[in-house]
Amino acid sequence: MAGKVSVIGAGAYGATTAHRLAECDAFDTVVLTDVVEGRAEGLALDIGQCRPIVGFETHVVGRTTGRGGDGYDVLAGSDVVVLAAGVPRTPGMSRQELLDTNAAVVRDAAAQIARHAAGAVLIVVTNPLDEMTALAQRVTGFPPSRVIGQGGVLDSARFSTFVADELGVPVSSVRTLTLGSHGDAMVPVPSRSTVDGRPLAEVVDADALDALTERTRTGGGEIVALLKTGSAYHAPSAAAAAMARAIAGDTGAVLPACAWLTGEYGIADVYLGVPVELGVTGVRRVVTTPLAESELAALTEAADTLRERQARLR
Ligand SMILES: NC(=O)c1ccc[n+]([C@@H]2O[C@H](COP(=O)([O-])OP(=O)(O)OC[C@H]3O[C@@H](n4cnc5c(N)ncnc54)[C@H](O)[C@@H]3O)[C@@H](O)[C@H]2O)c1
Repeated sequence: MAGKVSVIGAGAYGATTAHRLAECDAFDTVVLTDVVEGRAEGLALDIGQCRPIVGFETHVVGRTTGRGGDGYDVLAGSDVVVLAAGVPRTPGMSRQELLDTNAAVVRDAAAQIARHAAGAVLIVVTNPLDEMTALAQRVTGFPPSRVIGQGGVLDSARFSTFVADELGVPVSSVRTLTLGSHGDAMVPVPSRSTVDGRPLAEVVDADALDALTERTRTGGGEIVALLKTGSAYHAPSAAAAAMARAIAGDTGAVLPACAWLTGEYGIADVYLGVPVELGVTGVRRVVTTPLAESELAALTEAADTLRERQARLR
């Protein structure tokens, strides 16, 4: 695998993602950008200086970008762009405040991505995720298959971790799935979740299962409340890096992600968390998996909520 991946936003999420992508030696070049003068350049130097210690060759480039567009030419030739610019949620911040602030950032960055990296696959991570992914697709004008949000890989990882910890089994024994939104309309899917191949409902009782799914839904908030400033970035960056690698390597990995639906699950015209097969063109296809009736109903309800929220951003 070779090529170029660019990460916009050198905050906690973006810088950690760039670091992971550099260390895996899967790309020739990792670019990191930020609006704060010098931040991206400084972090790129720091990440690059890990090379002799950790043993990787990726070329790491940092660039300060201005809102007027200066510096964005560094994105040229990117195979994958990760959009991680924008503020994280803080305790007490309303959903609307987060949305208003980050929509302006995403509009600005997406216009620059369209201009300088018109052939890239775009992975959006900025919150509120589902709306920011829909907005980035509209502003770039990219085909929806080339604009994907990162939510489900992280949410499923949290679900798997909680199940493994509850049962005292290795995380490698656990397979879980979450669909819907990366947020309040998340739909954990116990019917497609297993421990050593056994359905989750057979190995935990109903109360424990409810507690596990509820903790998964609120997993991001649990960390925000503990940190007090900022939000999670270790597991989130692992998730974005896994998606970038699947895309650049054209692996066909099936991962849950925020993708555009055109009738799958009986749902259309909305960005929603579903399993997708990833390759160099972005989403090769949305993967449909059998769901329990209640899970499908919850997914349909989540789609209705998100469709309305995404339409409001027009
Ligand atoms: N999708 C997910 O699973 C998930 C998980 C965690 C965090 N997030 C989201 O990711 C985003 C970033 O989080 P973080 O922890 O890195 O925040 P952070 O505050 O540490 O970093 C944000 C960075 O964005 C930069 N920035 C702001 N406007 C910019 C612009 N126009 N162009 C380029 N850079 C710009 C800031 O200077 C800062 O360096 C937040 O919206 C957060 O909610 C998403």
